[in-house]
Amino acid sequence: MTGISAREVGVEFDGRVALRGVSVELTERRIAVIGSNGSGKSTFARLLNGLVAPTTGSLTVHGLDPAHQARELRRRVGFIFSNPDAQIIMPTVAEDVAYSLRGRGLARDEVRDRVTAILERFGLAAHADAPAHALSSGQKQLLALSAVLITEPALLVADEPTALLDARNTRRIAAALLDELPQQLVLVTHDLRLAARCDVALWFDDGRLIAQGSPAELLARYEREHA
Ligand SMILES: Nc1ncnc2c1ncn2[C@@H]1O[C@H](COP(=O)(O)OP(=O)(O)OP(=O)(O)O)[C@@H](O)[C@H]1O
Repeated sequence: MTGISAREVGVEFDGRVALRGVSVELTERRIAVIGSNGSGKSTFARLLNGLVAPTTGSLTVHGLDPAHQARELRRRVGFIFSNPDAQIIMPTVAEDVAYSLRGRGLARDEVRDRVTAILERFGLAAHADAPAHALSSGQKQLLALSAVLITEPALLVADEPTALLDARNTRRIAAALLDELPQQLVLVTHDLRLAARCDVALWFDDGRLIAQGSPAELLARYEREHA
C-alpha cells in the first residue's frame, strides 16, 4: 500500500507540543512541507521514518505502522538531512554508499555493481575512492542521496536538503529529487521555488497543519502572509 495516512497525530517533547491534531492522506508523488521556523515541519518529517513517535493519534506510512514496524519502516523510508556531513559514515565515497547495503544478504559483486551504477548516476564515479569528507558540500549531498537511494526506498524524506548549497548545487539536488526520482518524496523546504515544483504543499504553523493544496495557490498565500 502506498501513501501516508495520519489521523489526529500529536507529538510532545517533554510536555512541549511540537505537532497537534495532524490528519492527512497523501498519495501524491512530490509533497512539499513549508512553514516558519519551529512550526513542526521537521517533526512531521521525522515521524515518517520512525525517528519521532506520535504521542497521540495514529500513522501509517506505505502500509506500515511506525509504532510496531519501526525496523521495516527504516528500511523502506530513506531520509536526508540538510547537513550531509552528519550522514557520512565510512571513509571513502564508495565505502559509504556500500555501507547502506549491509545486512541485505547481497553478494559482493552485486554490491559493487550497484555502487558503481549509483555513483555514475550522480556524477560521483571519479570520486569513488576519494575520502568522503573531502567532497564539496553539493557533492556530499549527492553522496547522501546516493547512499539512501541505493537501498531503493519506497519513500524519500528530505529535510531542507538544499539549505547549505549554492545555486548550482541546489539546481542539481532539486533536479535529482523533483525530476528524476520515481519514489514518493516529502520535501521540507524554505525554498518556495522548490516547493512550487511539487504536486501538493502542506503548510504548518505552530504545530498544526493549517493548509494543504496545490502549491501555486498555497505558496501565493504563504508569500503574502510572510511578506
Ligand atoms: N527533540 C526535541 N526535543 C524537544 N523539542 C523539540 C525537539 N524537536 C523539536 N522540538 C520542538 O518542536 C517544535 C517544532 O520543531 P521542528 O524542528 O519540527 O520545527 P521546524 O518547522 O522544522 O523548524 P525549522 O524551520 O526551524 O527547522 C519547536 O518548538 C522545537 O523546539
